Amino acid sequence: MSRPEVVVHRDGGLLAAAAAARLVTRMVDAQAARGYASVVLTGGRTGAAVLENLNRNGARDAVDWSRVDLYWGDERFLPSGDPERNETQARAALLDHVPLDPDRVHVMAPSDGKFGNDPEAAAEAYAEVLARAARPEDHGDVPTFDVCMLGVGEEGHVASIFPDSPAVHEQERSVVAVRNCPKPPPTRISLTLSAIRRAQEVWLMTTGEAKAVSVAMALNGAGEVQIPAAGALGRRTLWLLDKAAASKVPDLFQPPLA
Ligand SMILES: O=C1O[C@H](COP(=O)(O)O)[C@@H](O)[C@H](O)[C@H]1O
Repeated sequence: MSRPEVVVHRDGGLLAAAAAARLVTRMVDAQAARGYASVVLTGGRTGAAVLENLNRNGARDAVDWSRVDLYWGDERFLPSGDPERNETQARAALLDHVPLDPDRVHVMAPSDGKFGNDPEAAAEAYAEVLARAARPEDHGDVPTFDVCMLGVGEEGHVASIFPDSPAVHEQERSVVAVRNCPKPPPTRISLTLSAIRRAQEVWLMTTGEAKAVSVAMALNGAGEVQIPAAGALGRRTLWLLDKAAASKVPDLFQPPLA
């Protein structure tokens, strides 16, 4: 794991466009190197904007979508097709528009799915999905994701790992059910920080002044219990920010004004 890198874009629109372009390149490179790409999607506004942007970008056809494995960092435990589900939003933004192999789209179960209204069973089943997808070279029960995209909440949550919650203290499991979430809906399923750390690259993507304090704290040595985003580290960790979200980060490299 290396020191997080920070990239600041002028605004959220440019951030989404640049992250979409970055994602195409990363997937194409992974497919060239080992035949497939493995990506963890995030919910939230920035995640949706990146996927929408990718859908509009002609470069999306450089990806062989039939050889992409998709996972989710977290899911809101709601009925299938609910507009608040991260899956529903990702499908509308991109997934319904590209020729994915449905068997490689690994959704977290909805609350009206085969586990019924039992988020613990759904979380356990998702951990099994990850374990089955892991290859010997992954040395564990979670695949090595090429990219794990994450949004960042105002209080520093990533996926559905909230400050000082059971999920942030979880040490064993790769996926957990989250109850009594401070942000609605209250019941969710989430990867844990240990699963997120299996990624080659973790991209923390966020915009707006409301995120600035948490971003600055995460980059300034806060602990993951207080600011879970601080514990979201890949072999490479990238913070993709707009100017407002980066506005309280000390010592950022600022290019000289032209
Ligand atoms: O509820 C959630 O929120 C976070 C952050 O969302 P944003 O709209 O503030 O970008 C997101 O990362 C997470 O996946 C989602 O379930």
